[in-house]
Amino acid sequence: SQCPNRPGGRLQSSEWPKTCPVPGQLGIVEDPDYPTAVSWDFAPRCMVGEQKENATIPRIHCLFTAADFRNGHGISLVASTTVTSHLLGLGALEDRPDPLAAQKRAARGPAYDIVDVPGKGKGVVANRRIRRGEIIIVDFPAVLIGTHFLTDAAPHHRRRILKQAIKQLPERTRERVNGLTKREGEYEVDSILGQNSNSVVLGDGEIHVGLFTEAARINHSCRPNAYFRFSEERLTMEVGAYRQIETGEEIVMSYVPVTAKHTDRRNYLKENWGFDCKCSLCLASELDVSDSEGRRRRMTELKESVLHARREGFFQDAINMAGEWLMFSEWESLPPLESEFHDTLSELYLLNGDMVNATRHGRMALDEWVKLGSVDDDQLERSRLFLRGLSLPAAQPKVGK
Ligand SMILES: C[S@@+](CC[C@H](N)C(=O)[O-])C[C@H]1O[C@@H](n2cnc3c(N)ncnc32)[C@H](O)[C@@H]1O
Repeated sequence: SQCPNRPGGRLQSSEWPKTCPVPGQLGIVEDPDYPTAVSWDFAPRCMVGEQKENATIPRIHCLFTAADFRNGHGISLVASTTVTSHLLGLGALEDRPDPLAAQKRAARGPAYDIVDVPGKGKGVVANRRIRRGEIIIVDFPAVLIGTHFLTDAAPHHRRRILKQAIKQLPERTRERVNGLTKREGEYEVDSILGQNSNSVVLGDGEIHVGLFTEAARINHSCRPNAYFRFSEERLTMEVGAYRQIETGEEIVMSYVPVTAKHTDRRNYLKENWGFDCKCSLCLASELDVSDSEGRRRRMTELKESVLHARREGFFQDAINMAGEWLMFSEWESLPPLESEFHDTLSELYLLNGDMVNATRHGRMALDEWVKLGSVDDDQLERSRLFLRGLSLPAAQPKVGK
């Protein structure tokens, strides 16, 4: 038939779900003959979400599991059929070879160990010096859940589907998920997700909750030395170093925007995560905290001023303020990714008609992107195109004020 159930072979986006309409009945569907043109490892289980008054079609959420995702790591998606089709269309579930720099990095083995950290449970600690910009962890989601599903599903349905999502994972990944930190007195599945997930954006801007079992061991700090980037096309999370990290130092990320006020950060962590932050900044003196607050305030102001000056065409002012912003961010130990900073400066110089500096920063950006060896080559390609564009007559700068 046109929509055979679980045909053999690789995952294909084909015309699904257009040619294989998802079932229309309300409630959870557990139908082993549910037609799909995609080869999943279990029959998808679907639920029709609440139909909003102005919506023409109700949202349909399904649980899909692909056990061979990333060499047997496996993934369970609890997402709308639209988002799943979108991911298949991007080829996000297909395997592609890593860039050379990423392969070299993998060959060196992990630069960290997962160990007990006083007062915080487990944590990730560097077992060698990590250089600034280096990618420390490359991780894949064990489970990805659309937030619309979380709001549409009744609590008991939600837990049932999420438990099933974990159960259907390959054994090693399932054990890693079940071994994550959890809190007493909460439903296990809620606790695992609540304590360990990261938000990522998929499809048309919908936030999804992702469980990345390795990165989930990273504790919070208001003075992070690492950050994460997520590639939708590769369904991969990368944790990179903000600055040089010494052997024995804990690798920490911020669970809150770093520019939020100190008290707001602490309240957010208490209310949303349920812990009193014991990071180095929270344990520091009042004077240190207030110095740090001042620098972060200045960084926020300068960033806004750079954007404003750029919009208004005052490119030289934007360049000067970007330099000042860099100085403050270095003082605060929150430097930007070098590649991104050079990209920005290169563009500003181009707008200002300074081709020499535009090319200089463009080259530095490209060098950094190459060194980074990110699994997502899009930015590298954009930098290459940008540099190529600089040498073409069409790249005449717009004249600023
Ligand atoms: C994503 S997990 C991090 C890894 C976790 N420590 C473990 O043992 O697997 C988040 C939990 O770690 C603990 N945690 C993370 N950062 C902390 C901090 N700055 N201060 C105190 N506890 C922290 C809290 O219990 C929090 O709910």
